[in-house]
Amino acid sequence: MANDLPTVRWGIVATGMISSWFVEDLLLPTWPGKRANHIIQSIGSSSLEKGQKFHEKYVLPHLAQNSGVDPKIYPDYASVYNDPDVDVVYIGTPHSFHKQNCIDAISAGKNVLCEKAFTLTQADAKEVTKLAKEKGVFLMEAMWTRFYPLVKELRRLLYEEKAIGRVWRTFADFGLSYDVESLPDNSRLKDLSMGAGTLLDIGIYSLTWGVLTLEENVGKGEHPKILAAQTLQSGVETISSWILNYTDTGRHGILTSTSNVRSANNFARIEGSKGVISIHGPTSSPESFTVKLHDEEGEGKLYTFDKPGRGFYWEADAVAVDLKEGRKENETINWAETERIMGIMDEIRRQGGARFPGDTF
Ligand SMILES: NC(=O)C1=CN([C@@H]2O[C@H](COP(=O)(O)OP(=O)(O)OC[C@H]3O[C@@H](n4cnc5c(N)ncnc54)[C@H](OP(=O)(O)O)[C@@H]3O)[C@@H](O)[C@H]2O)C=CC1
Ligand SMILES: O=C1OC[C@@H](O)[C@H](O)[C@H]1O
Repeated sequence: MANDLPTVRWGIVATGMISSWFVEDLLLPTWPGKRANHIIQSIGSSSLEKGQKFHEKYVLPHLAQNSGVDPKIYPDYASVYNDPDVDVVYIGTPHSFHKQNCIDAISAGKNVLCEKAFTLTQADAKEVTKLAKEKGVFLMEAMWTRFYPLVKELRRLLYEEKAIGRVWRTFADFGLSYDVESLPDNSRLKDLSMGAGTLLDIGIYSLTWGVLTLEENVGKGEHPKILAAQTLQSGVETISSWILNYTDTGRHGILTSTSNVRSANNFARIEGSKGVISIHGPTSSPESFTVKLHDEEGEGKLYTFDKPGRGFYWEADAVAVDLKEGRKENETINWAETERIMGIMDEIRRQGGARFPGDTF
């Protein structure tokens, strides 16, 4: 690479949808605020044939963008963990496998970026972070939305400029429309042993918007009380609704997710004493928001953010910079924050009734 940016060599674990999205983004020529170079060094899959197909479709056409490196393809995940040329492992398996995949990668001494939801429960998350601490490796949950420049600007407006005055309430929704009962039994969206249900899959984004907009110092101040309800269809949770109740500031987050109804484009609304901010979807990857003050005429001011591809490169850049600077945790989503988010989702399920095999509550 003809630049001075740090370069990171990735080992990709699993060749499903999210791994393809991640790799496609990392092999884009550039993106706004690019801070690192990324090389797909190896790919691990449950079968060599699947790994080869993934390689042919997502890497081979972009070898020049991969610094000319033709990745190794392995018929298992362990070979990725043991590949000495891999700097960091990206885990793109369904939620229920994250814990074991992380444990295996960390035990082999590898740094890890693991997809959301990080694990099925807070207790599992704590086991993984404890091991990372013992082994002295970098570990981060891939909650990519937190790394969007849009989020930084939104939080600057809310808590530095105080653009809408005193923040009181956030409404945020993530709805997709699919019939869970008609999915194959082995779908990760239907199989409870894989953490099926909307909360860990997409509700986690509504929750993220709640904490990012209602907490001036995310994760470092008051922890909200939770009030939750859920709908189950054939045992799988298809609607989650919960309130984050911050008793010190009086703020409320009214947050929802569902697989029965697609969310509106204006998926989030943050209300303050002087105005309202509407964020325009999709919930996981928005490109704009509007600030509308109560005492101004018109539609308000639109803020737009350029985003080639999907926007996974920003979290990947953050990993590269942390690795270069020797950090083991990322400040945007550190281990305590991942554990806290898992704990809130435990509590929502405890109150709402959604259960996974092995739950102890
Ligand atoms: N950040 C984001 O925007 C997104 C994040 N995600 C997260 O990524 C994870 C994976 O989701 P997604 O890519 O949609 O899932 P897919 O079903 O598309 O892919 C999962 C992959 O995991 C591997 N795998 C290992 N064991 C199993 C198993 N028993 N059943 C199914 N797959 C298995 C397979 O890869 P192989 O055969 O190659 O080993 C499979 O292709 C989830 O945790 C999800 O929350 C998902 C979508 C978007
Ligand atoms: O993380 C996600 O975001 C986008 C959704 O389509 C997907 O189901 C989910 O896993």
